Amino acid sequence: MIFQYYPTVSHSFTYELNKDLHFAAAHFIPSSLAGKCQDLHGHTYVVNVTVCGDALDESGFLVNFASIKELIHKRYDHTSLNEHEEFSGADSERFPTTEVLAAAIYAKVQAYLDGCANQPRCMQIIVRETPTSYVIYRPKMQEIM
Ligand SMILES: Nc1nc2c(c(=O)[nH]1)N=C([C@H](O)[C@H](O)COP(=O)(O)OP(=O)(O)OP(=O)(O)O)CN2
Ligand SMILES: [Zn+2]
Repeated sequence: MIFQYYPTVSHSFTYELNKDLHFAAAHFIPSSLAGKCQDLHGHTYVVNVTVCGDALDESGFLVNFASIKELIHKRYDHTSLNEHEEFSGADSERFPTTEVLAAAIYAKVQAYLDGCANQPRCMQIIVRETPTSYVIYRPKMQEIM
């Protein structure tokens, strides 16, 4: 069971929902500056997704917790991150680092929320790669409005 306290995000929405999930994946960082991380290895990634909004859907949900989990878990669990199109190519902004993974998860979650009539917004993604290392991704304020 995952039970952690996380940095909070400030906002003025009525509702805030948080979903924790985890998945196992392999990766390597294709840069000579990445040291031991250049070699293929694996992590159990732990992710926290924060979604906010002012309106609920016809189920009384801001968004179904299960839908958030499915989006991310289905795509990445027991996969090699480097083989996903969002992490391919020579551009360092596409290397499967914790930072880039957090941004990619944000993009997937917000694209899903954009299809919801009650218009929830993803406000924060936290990706923990190891017990001692995690990254927070927050969209710019103009993306949220
Ligand atoms: N800013 C980033 N730095 C590093 C990333 C990253 O994604 N963003 N990734 C790695 C490696 O992939 C590695 O798997 C994790 O590194 P690290 O936290 O250093 O792992 P350790 O278990 O060795 O750390 P301890 O301090 O011994 O707990 C490296 N850097
Ligand atoms: Zn790693």
